[in-house]
Amino acid sequence: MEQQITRFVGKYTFSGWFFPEIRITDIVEVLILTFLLYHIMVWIRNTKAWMLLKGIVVLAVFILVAAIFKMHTILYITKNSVTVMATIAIVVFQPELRRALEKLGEKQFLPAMVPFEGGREKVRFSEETRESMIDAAYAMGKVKTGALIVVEQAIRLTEYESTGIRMDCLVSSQVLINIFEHNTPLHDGAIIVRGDRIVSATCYLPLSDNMRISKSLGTRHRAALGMSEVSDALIIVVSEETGAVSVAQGGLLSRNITEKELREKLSSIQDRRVETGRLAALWKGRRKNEKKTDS
Ligand SMILES: Nc1ncnc2c1ncn2[C@@H]1O[C@H](COP(=O)(O)OP(=O)(O)OP(=O)(O)O)[C@@H](O)[C@H]1O
Repeated sequence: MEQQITRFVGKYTFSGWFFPEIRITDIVEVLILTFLLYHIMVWIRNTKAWMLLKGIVVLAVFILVAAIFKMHTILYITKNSVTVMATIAIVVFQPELRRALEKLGEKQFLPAMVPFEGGREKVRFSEETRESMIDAAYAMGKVKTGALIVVEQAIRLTEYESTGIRMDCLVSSQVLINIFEHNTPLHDGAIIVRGDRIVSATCYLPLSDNMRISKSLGTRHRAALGMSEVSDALIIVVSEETGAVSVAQGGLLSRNITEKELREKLSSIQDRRVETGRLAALWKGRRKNEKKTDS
């Protein structure tokens, strides 16, 4: 009896357990994996990959049943079609994968470590430009004129610029209001603002396929959100239907914001030096203040 108790204690108490040595790199590794896993799950949730995941689960259950009942032909086919399935998934999800990689590149890891931008102007756009965009957005909102203004940041939007009509014009509220005036040649699509200048109008932006976006929102808002998903740009949307001013940034849409909130958002991207600290800000979770997409 005594021996049995000793054996039991030896088997089920700490003396029998093996604790590997935990190094600091192990903790860092766990943190990195948690971060990556979380972002992959968010990405899956917000894209068509969610459907793919559901499909994979159904398929896995089917294969499991086949394995339990030893259905050799089904198992043989499954085994031999894994590579083909993976290739098909990559082809089907090419746009999503591309966007995910673009987002990764957008994180500005290098500039955070190397001050490449030393010789460039410290301010992205002037206060006049910022105030002109604010004045124009609310003036257009008042008379329910739809507008889509893309404010470029670190990522060059050349690809989207070329879908529109090239311009080279200083930003002013009068020009902005004039561009989006109904039934004028430049009113359709988006304008791109680089620094203090409008570089292109009537641009076509990529539409977001975020499933959680409110159904009451149309393509103008979807385009703003889509653009914010593939770049670091800040996009101002004025609704033609309600006159509400919204902002899309980093895949999030803040709807019906006030003039003060818009000023804060534009001010936060005005200083180029903030870019280098953005990575740190990301970790600090500053972005949690931004409203969720379908609020
Ligand atoms: N992919 C796109 N890129 C740029 N602009 C777009 C895009 N899709 C739609 N638009 C703009 O949005 C306009 C249509 O807006 P729609 O009414 O569908 O959107 P909405 O989000 O409901 O906005 P609103 O509240 O202003 O009606 C188009 O006339 C065009 O100017």
